[in-house]
Amino acid sequence: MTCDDCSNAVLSVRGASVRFGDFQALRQVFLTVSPGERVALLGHNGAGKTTLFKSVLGFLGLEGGVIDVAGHRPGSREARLAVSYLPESVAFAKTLSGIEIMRFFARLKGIDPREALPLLERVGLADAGGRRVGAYSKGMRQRLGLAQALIGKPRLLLLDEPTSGLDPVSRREFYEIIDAVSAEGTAVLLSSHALTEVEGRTDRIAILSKGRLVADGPLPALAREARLPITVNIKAKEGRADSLHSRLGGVRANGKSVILTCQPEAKVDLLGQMAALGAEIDDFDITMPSLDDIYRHYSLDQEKGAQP
Ligand SMILES: Nc1ncnc2c1ncn2[C@@H]1O[C@H](COP(=O)(O)OP(=O)(O)OP(=O)(O)O)[C@@H](O)[C@H]1O
Repeated sequence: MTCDDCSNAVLSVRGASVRFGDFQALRQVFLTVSPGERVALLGHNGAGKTTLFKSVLGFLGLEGGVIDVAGHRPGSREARLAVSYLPESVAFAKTLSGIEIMRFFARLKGIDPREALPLLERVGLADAGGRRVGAYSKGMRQRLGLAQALIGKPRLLLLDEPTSGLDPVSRREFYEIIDAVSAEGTAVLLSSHALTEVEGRTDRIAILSKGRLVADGPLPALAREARLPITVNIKAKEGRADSLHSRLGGVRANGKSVILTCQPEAKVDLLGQMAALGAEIDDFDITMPSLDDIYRHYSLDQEKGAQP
């Protein structure tokens, strides 16, 4: 990937490599995130998502490549002011209240605590702000974590699997807050294991596999590029399955059906052939590649061709 739009990017990762001893955790990763953009970083366990976050935060040094956060080196004062991080397992002092936690983090960031407290309302914790965090549910702790990350209006928000362990309603509400924050111009990079969860909630998908960035683009473009086959399940009229099978090919199933697969661009031709055999067909279903198929294609299949 080139970096034509890096000048506008809040996050610009160019050829970043990270090594732990003999282990190569990131391999020449290129990634940009622009203001207001929501990018999902997907990958299996150990793919390198947290390593990339830690590199952006300046906690890890690079073996090679360059990272800029709002035009500054990770870990510099300017970069630290521009970026906020919500770790996967957020832990707060259980005896403190939500309000006390927010005051504490505001002071750490050099922000007037009074500016931070309205964020509790933004994440739906206004009524619970005076309660001990030890009595919060997992969803409430995640919301508090997000409120803490939003202190000081960061230009870049890094969220490491922010919705793991949340129920579907809490997830939806969490993403609604992310939507609102990104609409105000904050760039969001969030990691997840699930393509289905981030579909429709992010503008771009980036997939890491064994430290390599193997896909980066809007989901429809990735689906097109993957060229995964479409499956057509044709139910034959009584006694016509053999005839359909011999003329269309494919695989016989349960005595009555013929299953065909074709590339997306061959779909119209196949439908034409089926129309000519309409008298022998009782019904049919077309199944497009699922989101999980697309994710598997990039995260697993491309590994096979990768260099060790
Ligand atoms: N400090 C470290 N020393 C040695 N190896 C490490 C260190 N930190 C991470 N790794 C290794 O680097 C690889 C990437 O780890 P990382 O935590 O970035 O993965 P991840 O994609 O965030 O995984 P998960 O989804 O499980 O959180 C893993 O194989 C991990 O064991």
